[in-house]
Amino acid sequence: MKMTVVGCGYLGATHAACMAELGHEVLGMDCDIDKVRSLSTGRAPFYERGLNDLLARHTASGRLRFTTSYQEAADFADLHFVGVGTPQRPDGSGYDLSHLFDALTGLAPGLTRPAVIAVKSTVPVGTAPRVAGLLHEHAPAGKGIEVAWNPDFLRESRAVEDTLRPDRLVLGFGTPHSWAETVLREAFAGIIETGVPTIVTDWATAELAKGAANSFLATKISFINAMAEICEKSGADAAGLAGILGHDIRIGHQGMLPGLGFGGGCLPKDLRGFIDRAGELGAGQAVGILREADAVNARRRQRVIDLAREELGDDLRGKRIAVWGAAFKPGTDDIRDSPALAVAQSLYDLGAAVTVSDPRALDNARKLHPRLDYAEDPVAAARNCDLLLHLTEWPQYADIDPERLTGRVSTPKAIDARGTLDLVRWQDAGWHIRTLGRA
Ligand SMILES: NC(=O)C1=CN([C@@H]2O[C@H](COP(=O)(O)OP(=O)(O)OC[C@H]3O[C@@H](n4cnc5c(N)ncnc54)[C@H](O)[C@@H]3O)[C@@H](O)[C@H]2O)C=CC1
Ligand SMILES: O=C(O)[C@H]1O[C@H](OP(=O)(O)OP(=O)(O)OC[C@H]2O[C@@H](n3ccc(=O)[nH]c3=O)[C@H](O)[C@@H]2O)[C@H](O)[C@@H](O)[C@@H]1O
Repeated sequence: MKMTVVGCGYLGATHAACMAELGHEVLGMDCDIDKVRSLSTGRAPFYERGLNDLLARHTASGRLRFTTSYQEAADFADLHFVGVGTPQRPDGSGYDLSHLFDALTGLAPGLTRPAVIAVKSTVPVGTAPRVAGLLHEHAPAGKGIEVAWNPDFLRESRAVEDTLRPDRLVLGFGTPHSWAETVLREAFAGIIETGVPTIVTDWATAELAKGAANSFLATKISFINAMAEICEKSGADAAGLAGILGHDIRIGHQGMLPGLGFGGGCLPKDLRGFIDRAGELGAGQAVGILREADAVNARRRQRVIDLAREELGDDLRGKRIAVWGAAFKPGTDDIRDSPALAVAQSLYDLGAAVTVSDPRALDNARKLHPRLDYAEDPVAAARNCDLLLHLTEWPQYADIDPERLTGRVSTPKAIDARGTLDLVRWQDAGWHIRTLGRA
C-alpha cells in the first residue's frame, strides 16, 4: 500500500520507517531540507535506537523516500499521515497549531482525488472538525477528503518497538464505518493481525485519549515526587516507598521513579495544553489535579538548585559544578524542556561555572545553551568540580567507579537527582552524596 508521512521529526520519521518495515511504499515529506537530505541517505538527524537500521534498509530498497514537495506527496498516495510538531505557544497558553494548519494548507491544493488524512500530531480536543473544514474548503476533492485521528503513544528511546508493537491502536473518525476506517485497517494490518487492541472511536475521544494519557503519566510521576517531598521532611526514603507501592499491580513500578521529574517535548506541553483546553471548554475545575502535577514538577527542579546552594553556599560565583546528563531522559538526544539543562542553566545564571556531559545530546545542548561548558567524557567533566550533579540517568553513569573521581574533584560532593547511583559505593569512596526524596 502507498502512503505518505507529512512531518518527519522524532514521530514522523519513525512512523515512516516502521510503515516501510510493515511492507508499505512510503514517501516522507518535511519542509526542512536538511532533514530530508539526511533521511534520504538512510540516517536520522537525531538519535533513536534501531531507527537508522530501518531507514538504511528501506531507503536502499527504494521502499522509503523523502521529499520537501507537497505536490509530490499529494500525487503519491491516497493515505497521508500527518505528524508535524504542535509545540506549546511561547507565552505558555496552549498549543501552537500553526505547523499543522500550514502543512494541511500546503497539501490541500494537490488533493484532487478522494484521500484519507490521518493526523498523528497531538492537539487540543476539537481540532479534528477544524482540520476537516479546512480540507473540505481548500482541497479540489472537497468532501472526498476524509479525516481520521490516529494519536500515537510512542516513547522516545523505544520509538521503533512502540510503533511496531504498540499497546493499542486508536482510530478516530467523523462518521462510523467510513472508508477511512477501511484504509487505516489495511495500513495497520500487519500490527492488527498480531492482536494489538484496536479501538475505533469518534474524533473527540481519539483526540482526548492522547492528552489524557500524557496527563495521567505526568500526574503519576508528580504523585511519587509529591511523596518524595514528604519523605524529605519525614526521614522516609522515596525510592523505597515507590518500590513498595509499585508491587501493587494496580499501581505498578513504571513511571514511579522519584527524582528530578518529567521533561521532554511532550509531557510538559501536553499537560499544559490539556489544562488550557479544559479551561476554554469551561471544565477548568476538572484539571486542578493537573495544575498541581505541573507545580510539583517545577518544584523538583528548584529542589536541586536549593540542594546545590545548601552544599556550596548561596553565592555560587567561582564554584565549579559538573552535570551528568543533558537529554530529557536517557536513550535520546532530545533536549526539549530538559530538566537537566534547565537546572544547569539556572546554576550558571546564579554565577557557577557549569560543565555538562552527555553521551548523545551535547550537540543539541551546545546550540541552545552556548554559555555552558561541555565535556564528552563524564570523568573529565567532573575534573576539579566542587559539586557533581547526576541529572539524567544514563546507565553508563551508574557504572562509573566513584574511586576514579575522588582524587580528581575539588570536593567529593554529589547530588543524585535520579536515584540510580549506588549511594553506599559512593560513600565508601569518600563522597558526601545527597539524593532527592530523602532527608
Ligand atoms: N516525539 C514523540 O515521542 C511523540 C510526539 N508526538 C506528537 O507528534 C507531533 C510531532 O512531534 P515530534 O516528531 O516530536 O516533533 P519534531 O519537532 O521532532 O518534528 C516535527 C516535524 O514537522 C516538520 N514540519 C513542521 N511544519 C511542517 C510543515 N508545514 N510541513 C511539513 N513538515 C513540517 C518539522 O520540520 C519537523 O521535522 C507532536 O504533535 C507531538 O506532540 C506524539 C507521540 C510521541
Ligand atoms: O506524547 C509523547 O511524545 C510521548 O510522551 C511520553 O514519552 P517520552 O516523552 O518519550 O518519555 P517518558 O519515558 O514518558 O518520560 C518523560 C519524562 O518523565 C521522566 N520520568 C519518567 C518516568 C519516571 O518514573 N520518572 C520520571 O521522572 C523522564 O525522565 C522524562 O523526563 C509518553 O510516555 C509517551 O507515551 C508519549 O507518546
